[in-house]
Amino acid sequence: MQDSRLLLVDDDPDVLLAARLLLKRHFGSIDIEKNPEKLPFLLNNNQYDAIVLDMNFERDVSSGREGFAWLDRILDIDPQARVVLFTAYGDVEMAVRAMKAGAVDFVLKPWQNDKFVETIRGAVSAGERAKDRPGEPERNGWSASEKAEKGTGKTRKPAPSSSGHSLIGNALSPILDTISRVAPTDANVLILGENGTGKDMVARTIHARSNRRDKPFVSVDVGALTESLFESELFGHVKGAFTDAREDRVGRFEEANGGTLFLDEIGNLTPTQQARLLTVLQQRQVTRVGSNKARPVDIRLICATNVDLGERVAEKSFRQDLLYRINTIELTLPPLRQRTDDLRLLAEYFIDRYARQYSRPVTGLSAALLAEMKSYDWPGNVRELQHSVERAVILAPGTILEPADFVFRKSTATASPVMQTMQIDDMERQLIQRAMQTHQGNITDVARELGLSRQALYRRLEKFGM
Ligand SMILES: Nc1ncnc2c1ncn2[C@@H]1O[C@H](COP(=O)(O)OP(=O)(O)OP(=O)(O)O)[C@@H](O)[C@H]1O
Repeated sequence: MQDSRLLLVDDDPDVLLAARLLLKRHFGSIDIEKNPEKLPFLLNNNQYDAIVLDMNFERDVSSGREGFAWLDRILDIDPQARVVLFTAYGDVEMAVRAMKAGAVDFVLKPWQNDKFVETIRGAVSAGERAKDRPGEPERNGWSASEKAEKGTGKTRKPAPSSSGHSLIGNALSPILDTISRVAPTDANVLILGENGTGKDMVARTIHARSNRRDKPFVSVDVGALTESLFESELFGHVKGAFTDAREDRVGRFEEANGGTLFLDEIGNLTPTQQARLLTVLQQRQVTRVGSNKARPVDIRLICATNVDLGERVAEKSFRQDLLYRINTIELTLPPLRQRTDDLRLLAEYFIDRYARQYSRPVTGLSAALLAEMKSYDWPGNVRELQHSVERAVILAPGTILEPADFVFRKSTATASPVMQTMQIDDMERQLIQRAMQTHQGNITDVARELGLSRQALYRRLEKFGM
C-alpha cells in the first residue's frame, strides 16, 4: 500500500487537505485536484491505484449528475480505473447507482477515518488482484476481457486484440479492413466524419492495434485550445516563460513520445497554429516555449475533423502542405443516416449494454421503433443513438422499446415550414438555447442531449456568443 498512488478530486479544498492528511499515513502518494476538468489530463499522464471522486460539485450540488458524468469520463479514459465516490448527502441510493455505473465503492461525508482508509485499501487491493488475474470478474460482475468484448460502456481503451470488436456496424467493415492494414505502419491518418460518428474510437483502435500499443495514446482537442494555450499545451514550456509558468511543463508531443498523438478538430486551427504545427511535423522536434533547446519526438500522428478540409484548402483557410502531411491515409466515417442497415445492430448493442449497466429488463426494440429510427436523420449520429437508447432503457416501462419510449429531436424533414426557411445556424442556436434552459446551463447534460462533445458545445456557445 505504501507505494500506491491515489488521486482525490473534490472542489472543496478543505476536504482535499483533510483527506490527504489522513490517507498520506497509509498510502504512497496522494495527488489532489480541485477542478474535475483536469481529470482527462491527469489520467492520461499518470497511473492511479484508486481515484476518490466527489459526486456533488458546486454547480450541481445535490443530484450527483455532474459526478456521474465525471465517473463516465474516467471510465471512458481508463476502463480499469478504481473509482471511489464521495457523497455528502448520505444518499445511499445514489451511491448504489454509481456502483452500477462502474464505481467500486463509496464514502459518506463526513467520513469515519478507519472506514475511509479501509474502503480505499479495498479499492487498491482489488485493483492489484485484477492485475494478477486479468480474467477474474471485477466487482461489478464483468471481467476486463468481457468488458472489452461486450463493450459494456467502458470500452474506450479496450484490449488491443479486441478493440476492433467495439466498433459496431457492418457498414464499417471496409474501414476496419483499412485499419488492420494501416495500424501496424507508422503512416499518418486523417479521420473525417460528422460529430459522433466514431472518429475518436477509430483513432484509439488504430493505436491499440499498432506496434506502439504499449506506449502512450495522447489525445488533444486542438479546436478547443486558445491561441495563447496552443503552444504551451502542445510543445510545453519552461519555468518563467510567461506569468503563469511556475514550473517546467512537458507538452503533449513529448508526452506522446514513442506512442500516438491524436489531434482532434484539426480543421479549426488558425493560420498561425497551422504554421507552428507544420514546422514541428517537418522537423520532428519540439522546442518548449521559453527554451531554445529542440527535443526530438517520435510520434505517430492521427488527426480528425468534422469539417471538409478540401473545401477549406480551396478557400485558403487550411494549408495544403499541412493537409498533405497529415492525410497519408484518409478514413471517412459515414453518418448514421447513410448506414440505416446498422441501426438494429447498434441499437441492440446499446440496449444490451445499458440493460446490464442499469439492471433493467429491456431486451429489444419493436419493428415500429426500428422503422422510425430508419426515417430519422440522426444529426448527432451514433452518440445521439447511444444516449437515446440509454435514456429509453432507463425509462421504458416494458421489455421491448417502443416509439413512445424514444425522443427524436425534431429533424429537418418534419420541421415546420418556418423552421425550414431558417438558416441552419439559427436552428442550431435555438436548439442550444432550449437545451440550456431545460438543463439550467449544465454543459454535460446539454451536450448529452444534443449529441455533441462538451468541447463541440463550448465552441458553439462561443460562436453564438452565449
Ligand atoms: N461504430 C460504433 N460502435 C459502437 N459505438 C460507437 C460507434 N461509433 C461511435 N460510437 C459511440 O458513439 C460515441 C461517439 O463516438 P466518438 O466520440 O468516437 O465520435 P467522434 O466522431 O469522435 O465525435 P466528435 O466529433 O463529437 O468528437 C462514443 O460513445 C462511441 O462509443
